[in-house]
Amino acid sequence: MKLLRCGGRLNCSQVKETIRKLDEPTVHKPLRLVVAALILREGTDGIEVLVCQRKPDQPMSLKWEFPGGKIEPGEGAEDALARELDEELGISAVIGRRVAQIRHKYRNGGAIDLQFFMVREFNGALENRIFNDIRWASLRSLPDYDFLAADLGLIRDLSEGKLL
Ligand SMILES: Nc1nc2c([nH]c(=O)n2[C@@H]2O[C@H](COP(=O)(O)OP(=O)(O)OP(=O)(O)O)[C@@H](O)[C@H]2O)c(=O)[nH]1
Repeated sequence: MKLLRCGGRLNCSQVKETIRKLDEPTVHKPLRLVVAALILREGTDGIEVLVCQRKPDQPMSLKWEFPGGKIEPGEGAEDALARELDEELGISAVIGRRVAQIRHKYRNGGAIDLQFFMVREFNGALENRIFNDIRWASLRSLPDYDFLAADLGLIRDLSEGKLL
């Protein structure tokens, strides 16, 4: 019995290639637009920034990150960040200038576009509403925290005094 005839416009090697490609699952995850804040204050050891630890039951559990989250459809970056800071920390923040933008692809295939803004002023008392822990960290001490992979370049620049 003939299973495959190599006629028409495709030759046998092209047919094999076509079949192999169809077998592979191709998952296209949309690019996630994320905003995060560098909330700054003057500490005893120079400038300090607020760092937040993810909960044990979250993906990438116990990693450190900066407060923030995804931009919702139709929302501006600054508005999204002000909303997230209110939800996560109970503060009304004055969103300052954008200091960095990073594109990162996580190993699970998800890609994020991450924008970081400075926050030097806010109203309200800081309250940890969703994190495992929050801390004021001096810029020099940032490499001691186990940060999310997408943040590592920024952490290096901040700790070396290159960004602020
Ligand atoms: N807020 C924040 N998110 C970050 C940082 N670095 C980084 O890779 N991210 C990623 O950006 C996404 C932020 O989304 P989110 O805060 O709304 O939601 P989430 O952690 O519950 O994740 P999920 O909704 O994708 O499961 C997460 O996937 C998070 O891992 C960071 O410094 N701050």
